[in-house]
This record gives sequence, C-alpha cells and structure tokens, in this order.
Amino acid sequence: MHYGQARSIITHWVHIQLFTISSQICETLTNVLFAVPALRAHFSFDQIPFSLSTQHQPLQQPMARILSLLHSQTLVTLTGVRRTVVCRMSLEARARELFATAVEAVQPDAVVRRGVERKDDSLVIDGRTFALRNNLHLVGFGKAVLGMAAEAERIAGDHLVKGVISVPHGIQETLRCHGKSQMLLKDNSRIKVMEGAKHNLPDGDAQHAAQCIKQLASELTEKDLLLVLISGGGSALLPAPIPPISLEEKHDVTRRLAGAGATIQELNTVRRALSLLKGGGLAHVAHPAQVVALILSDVIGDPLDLIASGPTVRTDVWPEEVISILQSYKLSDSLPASVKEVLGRGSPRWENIKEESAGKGGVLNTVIGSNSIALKSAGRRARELGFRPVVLSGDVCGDVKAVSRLYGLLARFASSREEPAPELAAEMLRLGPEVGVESWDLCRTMQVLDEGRKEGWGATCLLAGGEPTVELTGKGRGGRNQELALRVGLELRGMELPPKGPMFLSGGTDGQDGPTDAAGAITDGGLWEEARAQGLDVEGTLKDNDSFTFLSKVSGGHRLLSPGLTGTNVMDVHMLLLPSIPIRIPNDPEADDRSLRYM
Ligand SMILES: Nc1ncnc2c1ncn2[C@@H]1O[C@H](COP(=O)(O)OP(=O)(O)OP(=O)(O)O)[C@@H](O)[C@H]1O
Ligand SMILES: O=C(O)[C@H](O)CO
Repeated sequence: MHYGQARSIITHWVHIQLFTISSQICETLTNVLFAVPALRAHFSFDQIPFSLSTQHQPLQQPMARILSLLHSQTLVTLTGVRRTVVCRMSLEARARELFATAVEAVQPDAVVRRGVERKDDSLVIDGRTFALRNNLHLVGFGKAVLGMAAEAERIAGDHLVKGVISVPHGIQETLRCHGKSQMLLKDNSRIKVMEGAKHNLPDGDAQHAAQCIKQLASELTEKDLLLVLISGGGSALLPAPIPPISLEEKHDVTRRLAGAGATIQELNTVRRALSLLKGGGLAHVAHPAQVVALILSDVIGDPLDLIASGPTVRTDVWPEEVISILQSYKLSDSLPASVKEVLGRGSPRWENIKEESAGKGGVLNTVIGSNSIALKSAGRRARELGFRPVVLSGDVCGDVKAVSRLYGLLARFASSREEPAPELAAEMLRLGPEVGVESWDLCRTMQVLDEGRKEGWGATCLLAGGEPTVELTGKGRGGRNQELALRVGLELRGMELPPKGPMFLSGGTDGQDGPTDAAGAITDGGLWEEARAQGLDVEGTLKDNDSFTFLSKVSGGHRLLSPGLTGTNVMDVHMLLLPSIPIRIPNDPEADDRSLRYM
C-alpha cells in the first residue's frame, strides 16, 4: 500500500464525521501523520472529531491499515476505537469552556490536593516527607487561602493542632452565596478564620490577624511543623509594621507608591523593608519549627520573594534599593521619620532561616498553583476540543494597547492565506519585549502558526497569561480584561467572523475584573459593526475606561464572561482561537467543499 491509498482511507474516515477515536489515539495518530511529510501536506485535521462512547467495529479496519502502513502502532491501540456523537460546539462555547478549565485547574482545594499527599502518618510535599505526630500547625493569608485551608484540614485530619488564617473581609459570606461550600471550613474546625483588609487595604483587623499568626508561629518548637498557605492579596492581609512605624504610616507609603504607578515588584520590595513578617520574617519567628509554605502565585514568573511579599523567603533588605524606588516616585522627601529610621538600620535580618532545607528548622517554599498550570490545563482541554494548542507566554504585561495590537497581528499572521508580509513579523518582534513576550517565544509561536497555515493543521488555540495594565484616563466602569478584549475586537475588525474568523477571550481567573461583576469578555471582528448598529461609541468608551458599561449593552451583554467569584487568583488568561485556513489539494477531485470546513 502506498501513501495515495492511505490518503483515501484517511479522507474516507475523516468524512464519516460520526465516528471518532479516543483523544489519546487521536493524538498518537495525529502525531504519526504529522511525522510523515508526504501525508502532512495533504490533510487538514480540523475535521477529526472527538469524544468517546461505545466500540465501533467498522472503523477498526481502516484505522488498522493506516497505522500498520505508517509502521507505528500495534493493533492493541485499536481496542480504544469508539463510536461517538460528534460534538460540534461553537467557537464561543469552547472559549468559555477552556476558560472554565483553566480556572478549575487552580481552584484552591484542587491545588492543595495535588500538592500535598497524605501517606499514613506523614505528608509528602514536593517529594519530601514530613512526619505527622499531632504536631501540625497552620497559618495562611491571601484571597484564596480559605479554600486551601479547608482542603489542608481535610488532608491532615486530627494531626492539625490549630491554625489561624487572614482572609478578605466578607469572603465566607460570598463563598456561601456562590455555593462554594467546599471552600469553607467545617463548623468544628481547628482553624480560626479572621477577616480583614477591606477593599484590599491593610487595616486594624488584618493587623490583629497578623499578630495572632505571629503569636502562633512564635510558640512552636523544633518538633512542630508549620504549614503556611500563601496566595495573592497576602501582603495586605499580613501587615506588621516594624516599630516605631504605625500601620497608618506604612499604609500611607504603600498607597502613595501604588497610586504613582509602582509595579508589584517595587511595591513589595518597599513593603518587605517596613515589615516584621515579610521578606522571611514569618519563617524567622517560627524557628526552630519546620516550615512548609504552599504558594498559589499571582505574580508573573512566580518569584517566591515577591508573592505576598515573601514571608517565608529570607530576603535581605538593601535600604539603598528601597530609597531609590521611593525617590523614583518622588516620595523620599515626604517619608515619616519612623520609616527613615527603620530604613537606616540596614540588613541582614534573618540569619537563622535555612531555606529549601527539609531538615529541622528548615523552610520549604513550593508553588502549588500558578498561571502556567492554568494554561497547561486549558491547552490539554483545547486538544480534546479539536484545537492545536500553543502557549505563547505566561508573562504578558505592559499596556493593554500594545498587548491588543500584538494579538491583532498574531491573528492576521495566522489567518493570512498568502505568505504574510515580513513587516507583520517585524512589528510583532518589536512589540513582544514591550509586553513581556520573549522574542524566542514569539518566533516559536509564529513558526507553529506558519506551519499550521501552510500545511492545514486545523484550528489553533493560542493561550497566554499574565497581567497587563490599563492607563486610567476616564471615570467609567471596566477592567483590564474587558478593555483588552474590546481593543482586540477592534484589531480584528475587517477579518472574517467566527466560525471562519478568529475569536479572542480575556478573563481574570479570580472572576472579577476591576470593580465589575464580570471576569472579562469575548470578542471578534464583528464587535465594531454590532456597536455601530446599536449606536454605541467605541472610541468614547475607551477614553472613559467604560468597557463594562459598553460590553453590558452591546449585543445584550452576551460577550461578557461572568463566571462569578471563583475563589482563586492566578492573574489573567488570554485566548486567541484561530480557525483553520482551508487548503485545497491541487488537482484532486476530492478536494471540494467538503474539505473546506472550519472548526
Ligand atoms: N474602569 C477601568 N477600566 C479598565 N481597568 C480598570 C478600571 N478600573 C480599574 N481598572 C484596573 O483594574 C485593576 C484592578 O483590578 P483587580 O481588582 O481585578 O486587580 P487585581 O490586580 O486582579 O487584584 P488582585 O491581584 O489583588 O486580585 C487595576 O490594574 C486597574 O488599573
Ligand atoms: O499580596 C500581594 O503582595 C500581591 O497580591 C502579590 O502577591
């Protein structure tokens, strides 16, 4: 049998459309076919359906022939051949499902379950074993910590002696209202829940919680194990200013810094220098107990010393660095005397912390959930939903204007039926570093898109993550994800509409984008026309940062992404769904419209 025969079998099989193979075999087969250039040039795999059900004998024979022809798999794999009802979800439904999958992968209880294994009377974390002898204590601070604590208590059982967590004001009531009971502690829990930091700002309640956490940590002995649960928002929930700095003084410095546009790196570098518990202070207080920190990251690159200002990561404070940050935002002259005094003391502070050590008195810091885990999970699901997944980058930052331009260019690059103009790639390479995307990642992605376009690989799901910024120029209601989606919608203007054209989604994994009820939005090339038909002013909306109001009105608000509060936070997820470009097989009578399908 030669490739021509194989091709007709494959074509026949693809066009049956009602039958499919398990996703594992689908992947194997697809990989095998991609590996054979003679076949690669002729087939578009966007039509490989998916989903699983009962065995279907008639398909086994042609598949066996394909596989044996390609010298790869044995017939054993064919026992997985199944019959199915083809699921043809719309692009939009799949975009929403992929976002839900990304969020699901980083649910606080799920990440703790994956990160902590109970083996008899010990916990296994990051490959290390910690003996449990009714010696486990727990503290935590951050927006996702309630769900993490509930799961940790379920795993540790009676070995948990006691715990204190500092969580956002009103979170228990909110989670109850959203039916997220698995994220709440049971009535007889040994963990004390302390709510504070209203509007994400350190306050007296959060300071009291920090004192209780410090107290618990300071009472531990070398026989004890302290589990520290950390997630985004932890800095505001663990305020412990170094005396004589008052909470108000510290808050005033950080508030002015944030207002002046300081990055989270700059902000937390300053916070660490003014705090008793940040920058390794908590681990210092807990010494000589063994400390294990489970971290759900909300900072690009997962820097341990910056997430929640690194209370379990020994970090030396360099006053010169802190002063230079304050100077760059013109704050150094107006500092309170107490802050100047503390900065005058210098570093190092915590000599007794043995980092990454599993021995007594050591500290293990481990990231159990992050944006990249969310993207990976969405990528796996994308494959099941018929896409070829490509992760562009998890470090997207910078102004939403530049970010939206990059996605617009990527969409044009991928959708072009002809060789894209070199200026397109050049502009992307220029923009990439501006928005945190490495040139290498861009080149890799362009190569995948280019090959997909030339060889008909089918629909692509381009995934990215991070936290871009919006320059606020107006007083409207919106968030960075909605504004990004709106801007990408404008970039896609003039391109084909889904299902033939691209679709973009941007969503905050916490379910709340800025001060709005939506997490983000879904847009495509039709947005501009829809807005015009409804008499909505897109330019005015952008000037006033009023994306939420706009998206609530346009097409009855159906473009909004509103999953409700998710109880987790690993920054944002971006998704560009790129349908396949139909390819024609030259001089092939079978290459009619049946092969020109889109996902
Ligand atoms: N009207 C608006 N339009 C666009 N963006 C806005 C608007 N109002 C606020 N923002 C942006 O929303 C961001 C704050 O939103 P959000 O509360 O989702 O922050 P976050 O960074 O996700 O917080 P955390 O990481 O603590 O959860 C800020 O970056 C701010 O610039
Ligand atoms: O709490 C904080 O410092 C921010 O959410 C970053 O982790």
